[in-house]
Amino acid sequence: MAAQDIAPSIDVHDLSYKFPDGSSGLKEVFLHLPPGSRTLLIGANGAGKTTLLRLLSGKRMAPSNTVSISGIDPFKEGLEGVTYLGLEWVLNPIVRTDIDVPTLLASVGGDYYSDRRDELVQILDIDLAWRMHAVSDGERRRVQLAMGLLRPWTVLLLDEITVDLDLLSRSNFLGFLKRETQKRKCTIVYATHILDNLAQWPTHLVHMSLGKVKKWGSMTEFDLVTDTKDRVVTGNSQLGELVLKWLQEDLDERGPRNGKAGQGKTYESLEGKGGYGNENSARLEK
Ligand SMILES: Nc1ncnc2c1ncn2[C@@H]1O[C@H](COP(=O)(O)OP(=O)(O)OP(=O)(O)O)[C@@H](O)[C@H]1O
Repeated sequence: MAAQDIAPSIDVHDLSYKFPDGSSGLKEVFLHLPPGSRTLLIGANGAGKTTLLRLLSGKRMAPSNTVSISGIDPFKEGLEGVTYLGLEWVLNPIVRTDIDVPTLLASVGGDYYSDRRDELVQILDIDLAWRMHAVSDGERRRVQLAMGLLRPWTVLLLDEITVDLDLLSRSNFLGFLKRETQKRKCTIVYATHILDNLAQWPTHLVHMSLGKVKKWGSMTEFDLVTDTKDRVVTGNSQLGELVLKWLQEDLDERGPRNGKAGQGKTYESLEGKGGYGNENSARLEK
């Protein structure tokens, strides 16, 4: 079967990663996300979600033979169709200049993919008369999402960038993504802290903590049962309760960040090392 006949699968095999400063980013991660899946990446702040998404996208180099998307290493081969939308993309200054929406959309292929452009403009409720220096944060984000999703990607790696969207816009946006996986050959991994009204969206969950994948599997494996039409029979509260339980367990396992038992610094340990309670703070008080 030709590669384009099936959606990409995402495989991670024994992936450990250290940052350039030597600190540990990921430890022994294994994952298999099947073709056409919609995965929610769940974990506390600092759990390693962005680090994993950047490695999957090829933006950071993973060790050989640890990451493959449909059998291809995204860093080595610069895979066509892998779209990573994260914070640095959001911060691109062009979307704050005095520029109009049609010009921006045309700059990313809007005229070529005119059907997708028109659908995204409608779903994200974008006013083509907006000028980007004079829109709200949420309006700007909607235009950015239209830009990022315009080309028909096959793998979408989404690092929570929907925080500025109102509830209805976010719901329409997630509905659009779900339909994409149902009508095209594509696969999504979405890191988010916002679980409102999301129980019907994912096919898989990945739970990360301290750079490790603690659990992963299909919604059914987490007892969040789906019916034959791919809908989760259990409600939003079950997903929210499961994630709250995970985060509390993670916090209990890690211990207090700045306490004696924790791994972090205490105010006492910072004293006399250019930290707190020394001449620097006295200077600030003047
Ligand atoms: N360039 C870097 N060098 C060293 N450590 C880093 C670097 N980038 C991130 N880290 C550390 O790696 C850990 C994981 O960060 P990461 O951004 O992947 O977390 P996250 O799960 O995406 O968190 P959040 O939910 O806050 O976005 C954090 O403890 C962070 O401090």
